[in-house]
Amino acid sequence: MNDQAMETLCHDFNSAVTVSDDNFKNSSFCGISDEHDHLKKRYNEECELLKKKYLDEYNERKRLYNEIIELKGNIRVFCRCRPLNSDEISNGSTSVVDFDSCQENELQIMSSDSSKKLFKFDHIFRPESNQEAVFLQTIPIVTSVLDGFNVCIFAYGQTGTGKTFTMEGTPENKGVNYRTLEELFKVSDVRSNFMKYELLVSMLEVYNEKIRDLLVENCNQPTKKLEIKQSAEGTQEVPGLVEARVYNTDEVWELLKSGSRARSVGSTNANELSSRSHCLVRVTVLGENLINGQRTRSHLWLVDLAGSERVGRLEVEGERLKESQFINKSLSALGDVISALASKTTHVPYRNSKLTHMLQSSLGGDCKTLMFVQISPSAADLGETLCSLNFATRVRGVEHGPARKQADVGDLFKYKQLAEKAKNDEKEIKKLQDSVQSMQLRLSAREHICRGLQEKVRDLESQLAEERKLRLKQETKALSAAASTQSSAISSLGQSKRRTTTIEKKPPLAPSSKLRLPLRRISNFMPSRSPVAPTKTRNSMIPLPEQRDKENMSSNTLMESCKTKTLMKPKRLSITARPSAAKQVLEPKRRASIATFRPEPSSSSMATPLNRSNARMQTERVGRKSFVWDPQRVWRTASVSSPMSQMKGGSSSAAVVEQTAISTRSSKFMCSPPLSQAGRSSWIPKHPTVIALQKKQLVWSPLKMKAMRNSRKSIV
Ligand SMILES: Nc1ncnc2c1ncn2[C@@H]1O[C@H](COP(=O)(O)OP(=O)(O)OP(=O)(O)O)[C@@H](O)[C@H]1O
Repeated sequence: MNDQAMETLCHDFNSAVTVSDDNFKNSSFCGISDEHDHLKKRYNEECELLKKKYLDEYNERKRLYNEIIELKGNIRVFCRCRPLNSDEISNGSTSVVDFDSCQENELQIMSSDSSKKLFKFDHIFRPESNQEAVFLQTIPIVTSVLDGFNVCIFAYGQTGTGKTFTMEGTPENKGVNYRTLEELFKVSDVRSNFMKYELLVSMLEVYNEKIRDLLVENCNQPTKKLEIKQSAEGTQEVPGLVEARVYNTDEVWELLKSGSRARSVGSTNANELSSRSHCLVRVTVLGENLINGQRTRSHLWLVDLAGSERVGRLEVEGERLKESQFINKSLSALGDVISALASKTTHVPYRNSKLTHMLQSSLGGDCKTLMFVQISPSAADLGETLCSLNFATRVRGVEHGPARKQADVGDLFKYKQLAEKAKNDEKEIKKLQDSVQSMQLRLSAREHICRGLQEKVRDLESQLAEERKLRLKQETKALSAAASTQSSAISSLGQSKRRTTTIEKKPPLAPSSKLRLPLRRISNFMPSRSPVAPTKTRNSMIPLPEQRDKENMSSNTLMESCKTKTLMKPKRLSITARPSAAKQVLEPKRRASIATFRPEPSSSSMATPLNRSNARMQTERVGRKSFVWDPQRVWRTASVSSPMSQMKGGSSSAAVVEQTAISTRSSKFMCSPPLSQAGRSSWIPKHPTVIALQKKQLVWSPLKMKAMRNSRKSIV
């Protein structure tokens, strides 16, 4: 009785009581107190009894109801009793099983002492039950595998009780194995519109705690050793086990026949062809829902266990004894597992035997299990029968959790791996993005610095340009001043003609001379002190006649080269004026450097400010002069007449013009004239040479500094 039924019952009871009370109040006995009290008391007592009766009934029904719920668990136990065989009938054996005096799912065993034992199972198959009737009860469980559930059906019992008959059957009475696959094909055909199934069949035996593949083609060859491995998904797998894809029932029958032929059988006194091993058929069902794409991968185990007979009773020895010991050991392990599952202990000893280890995921947990307990009706097997029934009762007491559909873990595992990979990739991408961001930041910082530096460069360039402009202005000023002095110098030339002017050719510097600094641009600023110490004395600057010849020779050679290469380049003359031979010792030599410019443009194509200045100066046809500084701060006129023919012809002139070959490195100055042009030691310029007469120092150059130093030394 459920709660609702009980509530209804109580409601009826209360209403009945209420009605009784009203009747009592309206009764004719009202007013007769003694009798009234007596009746009331009796009435209350009756009510209490009734209440108690109803409550007891309610509690009993509730208990039964809960028991029925338990029976609807995931472990079912079917009991099948074989008929008495011809030997037993001939021996006059009677059946100890009473089916008539008990309910449909109850089994009563009569002991020799006339005591009765009642066993309850989910279904009881009488000896006359045929294979079809048995399988009919099995179908709901079997087809669960197509819904994605793991299913295990195993037959347990004493040897010769019909385990193999139930599972394998005979060609005329096919057993559960064949019928199961037949049913699976039928159902998969029915569901073919929305489900696609693949059926794979494996067949193996556990013989003496060794796993043997029964579907290996040549069974005569030594079979490879198979081991149970736990897969990544937590299920038990046997790597290397043959999985035969089956498409129809004919294939299945052939496969099962070949497998059972390979099975280890032996003869015992209980069974002529006794199975000496546990035979396991595994049907793997791969399902795919064509509507939602959901995939399932489930297993159906069909197990024909070896006989659970006692060793002593069978009177076996040798190999048979060893086989029986292994069989009993593994069945004992199965019993331990069942006990552990029934008592809900934390540790279930699945690994105590190969059998339990292999069936781990199909005995406990979220699978559907069906056990056939096979019994013999013979009184001679009573003890074994009771043992089997007790074991079956324990199995039935095991409480499983709800069965769970098995998704295709292979796919799930793949998806899981992909998800993990995607996660890792995401992390990697994030790392790379971070590094790119930091690099971008660094780049922008460097760009900022670069921009700052570029701005600085621009500022400096503008400063430089301004400075150049200023210098050019100063140079122009200086040159104009020099030009003004030229006129005065020319006027004083007549006077200086009276004096003997000796023009000495200044010895040309060797082109490779390192002592002479390159000419710098004329500047009003004091040049920095040259790092090269002046080694030349005044005397060295005035060469001896022999030396002079030599130097002139080298000068001439230089001129020759200049003729061909730098004919049109500016040339420079250094002119030293000596007032008189007598005063030569006392008075410093006056010297003038004269540079003339040709109108042709410089060969240098570089548009440097210096070149531009040159070009401007060439256009203006302005000469350039250098002067010797008088230590007494008296600027004496170094008179050099132009044209040079006058200088040459005027041997009486005191002025000595030193012709110096200026390094061709300086484009501002013209090199010494070509030898061929002169054809002699002295050079006569084509263009008029300007004599620089200047009292005020305007322009500084390293040459001037040197000249100044030299003049000082000569004075000293
Ligand atoms: N329900 C049944 N109806 C008719 N014959 C049966 C039935 N059960 C068993 N038998 C017969 O009993 C004999 C023994 O059966 P079976 O070999 O299946 O027993 P078993 O339990 O598998 O024994 P073992 O454990 O030694 O292998 C067979 O000849 C079989 O045909």
